[in-house]
Amino acid sequence: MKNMIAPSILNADFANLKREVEAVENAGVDYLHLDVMDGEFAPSISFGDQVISALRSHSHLFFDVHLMIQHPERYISTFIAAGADSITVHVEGNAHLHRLIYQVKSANKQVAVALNPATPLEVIKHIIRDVDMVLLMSVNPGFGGQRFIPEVIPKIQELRDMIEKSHVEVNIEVDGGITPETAKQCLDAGANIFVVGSYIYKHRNDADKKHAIKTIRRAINHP
Ligand SMILES: O=C(CO)[C@@H](O)[C@H](O)COP(=O)(O)O
Ligand SMILES: [Fe+2]
Repeated sequence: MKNMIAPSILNADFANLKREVEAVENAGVDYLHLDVMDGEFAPSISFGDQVISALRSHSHLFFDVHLMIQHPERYISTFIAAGADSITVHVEGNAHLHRLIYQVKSANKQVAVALNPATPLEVIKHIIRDVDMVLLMSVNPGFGGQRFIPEVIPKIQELRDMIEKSHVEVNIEVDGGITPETAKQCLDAGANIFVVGSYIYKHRNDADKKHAIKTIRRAINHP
């Protein structure tokens, strides 16, 4: 499966979001990772559908929307209308995960499930054939710039095994604390989509952002 970088705008300059997205799009990435947090499921509030909708008209990137909210079922259609190409819902606290997955699929959008660092893979065993991607959190939800939790590495390997045994094609996205070093470790374990926030957006200068993307790309394309 294709290896991809998905810049997360969580640590971007929110006063210049249009330009911040252009900077990574011009650097040749395919995905844009949009972290929606409600201050309940995750301990901070980020942005919602209006921001995504405003960016949609300025970007051709694949919008990978990561919902860290309570009651995601109430907002699926809102985020699809705002321009999401893929919706990721957390398994934690979702009693009707299967229904939620099919809510997204029935709108012909890609669907993913996310697991926090402490959540075991067991919970997705019976829906692995229904999703396009599994997002493994390598930090606890809430903030950019946190430190990578290395216990996710064996979890990625375990997930890759589960996917292979199920004979399906499912992307593994890893999210949190990604640098060239941790990206390479995750790649070797079986991940193929890499969310990268602060490693790119800690730079204010576009050339430096482009260089950061190039460095990650080199780490994931050269074994
Ligand atoms: O979902 C989240 C945080 O909850 C992530 O998408 C982070 O925003 C990634 O940022 P870095 O850890 O790469 O700075
Ligand atoms: Fe995220």
